Amino acid sequence: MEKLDLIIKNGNVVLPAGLEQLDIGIKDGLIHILGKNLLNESEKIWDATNQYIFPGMIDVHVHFSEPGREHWEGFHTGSQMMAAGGCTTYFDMPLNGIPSTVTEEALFKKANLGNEKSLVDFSLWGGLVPGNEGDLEALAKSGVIGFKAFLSATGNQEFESVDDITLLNGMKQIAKLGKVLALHSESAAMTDWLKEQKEKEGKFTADDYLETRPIMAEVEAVQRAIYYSEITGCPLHFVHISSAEALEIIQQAKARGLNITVETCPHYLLFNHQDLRERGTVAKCAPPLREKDEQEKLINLLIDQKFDMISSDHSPCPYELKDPKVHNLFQAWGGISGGQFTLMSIIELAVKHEIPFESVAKWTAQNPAERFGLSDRKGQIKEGKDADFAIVTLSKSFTVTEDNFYAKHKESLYLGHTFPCVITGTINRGNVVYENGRVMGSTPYGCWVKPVVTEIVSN
Ligand SMILES: NC(=O)N[C@H]1NC(=O)NC1=O
Ligand SMILES: [Zn+2]
Ligand SMILES: [Zn+2]
Repeated sequence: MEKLDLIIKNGNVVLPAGLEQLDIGIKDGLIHILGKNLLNESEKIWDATNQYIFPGMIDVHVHFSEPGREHWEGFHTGSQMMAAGGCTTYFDMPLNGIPSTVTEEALFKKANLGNEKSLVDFSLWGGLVPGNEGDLEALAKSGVIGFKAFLSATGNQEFESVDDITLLNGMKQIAKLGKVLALHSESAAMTDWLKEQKEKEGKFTADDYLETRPIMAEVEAVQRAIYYSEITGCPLHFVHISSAEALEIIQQAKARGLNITVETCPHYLLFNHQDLRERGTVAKCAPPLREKDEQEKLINLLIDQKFDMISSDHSPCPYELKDPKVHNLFQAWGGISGGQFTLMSIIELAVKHEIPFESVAKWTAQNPAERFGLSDRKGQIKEGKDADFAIVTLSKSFTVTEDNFYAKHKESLYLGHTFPCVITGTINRGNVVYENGRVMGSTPYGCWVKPVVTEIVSN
């Protein structure tokens, strides 16, 4: 019998078909064997009795802002935070760093930094912006996980939103390149115009902010993108969908056979507009947190399996940019800092609403891996796959404090929130990167992970 590097013993393993009490034998970074009462010799044994072993989370949506704005987050702190949250692969967005990831050169620069500094694995998005249509093919061939574009203003000048013609041209090319286009979908015309009205009136309260980004702005942008997908054949992924109505038209498009997936984020499920009213800028994001009735609708849609995946949209900034003494709610940076809490948030909802844990694993690992071309290696606990795990106990709770939140900046909407579970360990390709409250921060175990090569369709 072969000697193993690690055996995780007696855990409740979250498999696609449900929970099974199994031992997991790990060798050379891979899941070598799954079975009951493994008797192999092993360097290390991890007793996971009464704990749950989830596939390592794949978070398809974070902003680490490096290079150029690593004072906002960065690969080092960002990846430690993800490890503490049970995430073993994150996809870094092409914006908030300088330069944006809109050329092959910028992609390689970012990949090198990630390889030097990241504690867990990562993939990189490329951007679609006005003027980089000539860069898309090189980005695709060099291994971006997909492309991202904004239909409304991004909040930083280094990444322009797309006009409709850029979008159509980009979508046609991205379809040929066999990639997916992720879209931040809010109408630029509506949000810009409504914001200007409020600025003219000098109205900057939480309610005013919400009024500048109505559900209609999301619905209009989603609907338009769906029409464009139909014309161009471009696969779409709708990021951070915040309304039932937008989700409804996405469902209809999927039912017509369009190649579309959709995510939401835990902040739209755990919080609502009242948090913006009470707590101000830490709760500012776009699309905004909705009213409580919409939050409830979204939770029900999650329970009904209408979302394909859950991502954090971790979009942090230095405190000054959210300081209410310096910036009003309209000027403050929009983004929620909470990349550590996605898996725990969904487990909280699962416990509360009796959602099976295999659904949690599907939303946080399997579907992201399948959608973006990583399922040969990641996304499921299965022999031969990467040994990526989040080990979770339900017999303790976790209250977020500045001390146990590993992001670079500690202000967060999640401070003070109590989850009914604790991540007791995170394992990335067989390496223990987080164990009982301690991040193994000194070794950058993480690698840039590229999707399997998709065939490029020529015409
Ligand atoms: N640029 C950026 O990170 N924007 C993100 N923040 C947010 O709240 N929504 C976003 O799209
Ligand atoms: Zn966005
Ligand atoms: Zn984002």
